[in-house]
Amino acid sequence: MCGVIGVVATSPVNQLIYDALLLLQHRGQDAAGMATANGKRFFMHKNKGMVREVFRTRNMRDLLGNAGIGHVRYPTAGNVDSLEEAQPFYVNAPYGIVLAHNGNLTNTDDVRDILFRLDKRHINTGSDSEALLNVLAHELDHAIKNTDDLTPDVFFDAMTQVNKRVKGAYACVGMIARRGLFGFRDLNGIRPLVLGEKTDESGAKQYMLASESVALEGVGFKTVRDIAPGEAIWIGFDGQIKSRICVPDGMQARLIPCLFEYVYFARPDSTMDGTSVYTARLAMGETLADKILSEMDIADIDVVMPIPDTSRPCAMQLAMKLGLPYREGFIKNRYVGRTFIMPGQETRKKSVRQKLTPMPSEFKGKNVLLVDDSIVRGTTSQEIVALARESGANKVYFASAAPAVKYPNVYGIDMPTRTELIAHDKTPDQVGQMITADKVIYQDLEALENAVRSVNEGHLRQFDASCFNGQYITGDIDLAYLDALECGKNEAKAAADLLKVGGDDEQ
Ligand SMILES: O=P(O)(O)OC[C@H]1O[C@H](OP(=O)(O)OP(=O)(O)O)[C@H](O)[C@@H]1O
Ligand SMILES: NC(=O)CC[C@H](N)C(=O)O
Ligand SMILES: [Mg+2]
Repeated sequence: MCGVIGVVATSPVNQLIYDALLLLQHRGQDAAGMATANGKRFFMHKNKGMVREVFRTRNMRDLLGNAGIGHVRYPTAGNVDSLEEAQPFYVNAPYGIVLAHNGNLTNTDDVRDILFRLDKRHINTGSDSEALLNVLAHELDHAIKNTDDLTPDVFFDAMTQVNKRVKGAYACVGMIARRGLFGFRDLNGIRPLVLGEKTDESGAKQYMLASESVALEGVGFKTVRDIAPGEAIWIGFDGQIKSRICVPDGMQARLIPCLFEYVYFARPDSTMDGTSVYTARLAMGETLADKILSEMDIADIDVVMPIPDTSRPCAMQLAMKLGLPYREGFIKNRYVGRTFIMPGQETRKKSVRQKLTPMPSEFKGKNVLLVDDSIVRGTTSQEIVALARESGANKVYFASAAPAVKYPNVYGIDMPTRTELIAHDKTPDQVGQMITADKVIYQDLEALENAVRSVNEGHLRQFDASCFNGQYITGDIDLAYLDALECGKNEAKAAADLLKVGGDDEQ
């Protein structure tokens, strides 16, 4: 997952974007970038690393202007370790456009092919986001052919064509030189995008777009609304704000957001598509407690423990519902980031132990129920169960707020090849054996969906739950696609292994 920010303000935006990106750091730890606009020019800086490492004072000084976009990257396409694929991306025509993308296109190969053969555009990176930007540039070029200038309506016409040509997940922000800032969300609204505003001292409105509401509110903006599926929004540098749902003929826009955002990705203090992530996680704890009650005798559990960070609200509510003591058995090292989104299995494995340290007094002789939000590769759960046992636990039960992850995610989460997903061909008991737990209990998909729906009755109906049920809502993913994807990933891994000089990490 990545995080995006876009802002049109009445004073310099570099520090504002930096602060907002820090609030989105949990969505991407591999690279960060910012592009600002000042009069006639864009200024851009991007690099590998976290926000604090990428932007030094000297870089910040060069990012001039009252409008800009920002990005934190968690790669899903192209080379994970490439600086060239850090975002934003830039094209110089028409006008000059910069773009930052959260999500993943599912027809990138076709898009590239058409871009080259018909549009005569070459993409020199493996990035789906750069391909998306070039489709937009081409369609914009086409749309302005018969007009004098770029108006919001011309931009929206181009966006309708973009929505026809690209498939998959995309929540984007961008700027067109000397004209304005824009944002758009794919026809299913798989990835989030929210609009905020703030009035300056003189009464002038300033606007901000962000992946999550926490990034707006954390820098003093007020959340206005979510961008709708298929909607494109235009915030002109002249202060004009306009939007349109850009649905091509024969297609439809409907809200089907990614369920995993609520399980793991988003920060708990964000509200996405009208639904508080924190409240959704509490509700997940309630329904998971019901599942535990139906599967085991809770008299056999002495204590409930979260696996910090993400599972905390869920575990807390679960313990309350079961009337069991809630204890912090693992202390999190605050200087280690999220392990799931780190590249390389060796790094992830090592980082789990660096990140979480057991408190032996909480484990000795006890039957513990460990609660995590999800088990994906099983990296965390395997290490955690071992740590619990090393610390003297008697029995170790493991509950997951998400159902078993059995299928790859193709919409912006690097959920890997099927064979790397610990549950892809296993029953919960077999997963239990793999992670050496006495029992593993997974939430049912229906219960998870109902838990998220219960937060804002009637608002969210359907979810992208493809990693749990294998149903890909864009309708273009079949077994052959997944096989080809895995083949590509394996080849990329083999190439990266070959390039390694004495390193021990997979990329
Ligand atoms: O089965 P796995 O492949 O290990 O993936 C699942 C784990 O990874 C995530 O934690 P992470 O450390 O990324 O972040 P957190 O601190 O937000 O929980 C998630 O919360 C699970 O704990
Ligand atoms: N996780 C994401 O949103 C990734 C964005 C884009 N597909 C990339 O690889 O850079
Ligand atoms: Mg975790």
